[in-house]
Amino acid sequence: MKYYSTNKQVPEVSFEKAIFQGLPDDNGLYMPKTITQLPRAFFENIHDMELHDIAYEVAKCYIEDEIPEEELRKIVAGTLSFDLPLVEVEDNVYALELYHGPTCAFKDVGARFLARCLSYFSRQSDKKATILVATSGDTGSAVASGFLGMKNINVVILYPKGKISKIQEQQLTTLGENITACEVEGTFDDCQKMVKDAFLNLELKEKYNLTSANSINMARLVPQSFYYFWTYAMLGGDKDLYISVPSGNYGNLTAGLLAKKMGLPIKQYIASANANDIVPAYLRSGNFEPRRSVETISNAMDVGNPSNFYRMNDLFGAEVDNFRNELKGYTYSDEQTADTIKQVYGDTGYLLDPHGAVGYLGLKEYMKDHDGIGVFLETAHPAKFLDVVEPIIDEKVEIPQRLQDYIEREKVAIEINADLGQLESILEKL
Ligand SMILES: Cc1ncc(COP(=O)(O)O)c(C=O)c1O
Ligand SMILES: N[C@@H](CCOP(=O)(O)O)C(=O)O
Repeated sequence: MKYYSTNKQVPEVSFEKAIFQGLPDDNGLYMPKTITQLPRAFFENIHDMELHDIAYEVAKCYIEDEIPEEELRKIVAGTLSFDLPLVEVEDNVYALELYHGPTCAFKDVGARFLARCLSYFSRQSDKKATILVATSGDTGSAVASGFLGMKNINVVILYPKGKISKIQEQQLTTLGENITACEVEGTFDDCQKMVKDAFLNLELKEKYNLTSANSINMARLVPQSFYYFWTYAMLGGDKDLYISVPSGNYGNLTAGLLAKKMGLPIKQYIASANANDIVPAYLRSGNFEPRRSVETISNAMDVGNPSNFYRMNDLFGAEVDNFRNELKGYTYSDEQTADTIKQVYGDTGYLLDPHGAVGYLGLKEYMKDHDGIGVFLETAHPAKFLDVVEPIIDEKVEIPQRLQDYIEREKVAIEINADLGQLESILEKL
């Protein structure tokens, strides 16, 4: 499969090149040249298929013969070594729980798939690479866990100081080995800009052999689209299916939209946002206006300049009316998010995390006027946000052992300003 840049100023590249390059040199984002339509028989049989077989068929459309079948099946099986359960919260309202992986957030699937693909392609090489990643909380921990101890790979994580939860911070600052955490004076957008600036500095990119593990990288989006096929396999059929995606950088939603383009019969996608509502605001006004992010209780979605907007632009065509035909978008305050966590817990016993709560709200809003089956993505375990969730429900939240393990460890992070020069001096010392 060939990949083009959304800015169309650089040549098309293979899947391998696209995932090693991360960001194309013209500051666009890679997109598959053709989006393969899966045959009707696939969708007829999907309800009887195993998750690994579905995921393999989907991944093959993006990778084609660059990875042989046996190896790709191993990559998929190694990635998806935990469940993606669908839990009925209310009649016709389901949570797709994406937090059963090692770091308790949906990013585990993307990070593990990327790590395995990079490792497959570099198995014959001794060349060192540096994974540079910006995080508002969850990508960083998933990437740290997915790449920990990998030969010839250094991981450098940039996170906004004081703007992620305590457990998230422990998850990305306590592993040591080949993982370096940088606590940046600024917002997630400052961190993401530093990553992009580093990639656009060709000397720096070459010298440290930089690769991205953010959703900039196509090998993050391909596995995230498995979620949507899996949902359809379990729930799709006669009734219309709606999926609400709590969104920040819009990688997860873009993966869903790609799945729909491949033929997946999802009736409606809903972009559910916190106060950083750049895309819902675009749907309302027709103007895409990135702005400085504000802090919310769904901190991992505090993104003011969502990078995947340009991929959605390419999928829909740049007209806002095309977006409006494909996507609904809603935005919620912290107060609404907190009230929802409390109310749903009280009424059903189901504990939402703040991001899932935003997704739930968007789904319920859409379903006021639409009959069918609704799914919201539960993107992180509520225990990752103890300081937010416990006071809302006025109860202790049980912490899974794999999160508990991080709590006692010592934090090691390098404090820096949002300055490329300071980042370069860290890269130099690795
Ligand atoms: C828990 C959680 N929910 C939702 C999101 C938003 O996902 P995306 O950036 O793909 O829109 C993130 C961060 O990416 C997250 O960590
Ligand atoms: N919410 C993310 C922000 C980065 O998003 P990505 O999907 O582009 O990696 C986080 O938790 O770090």
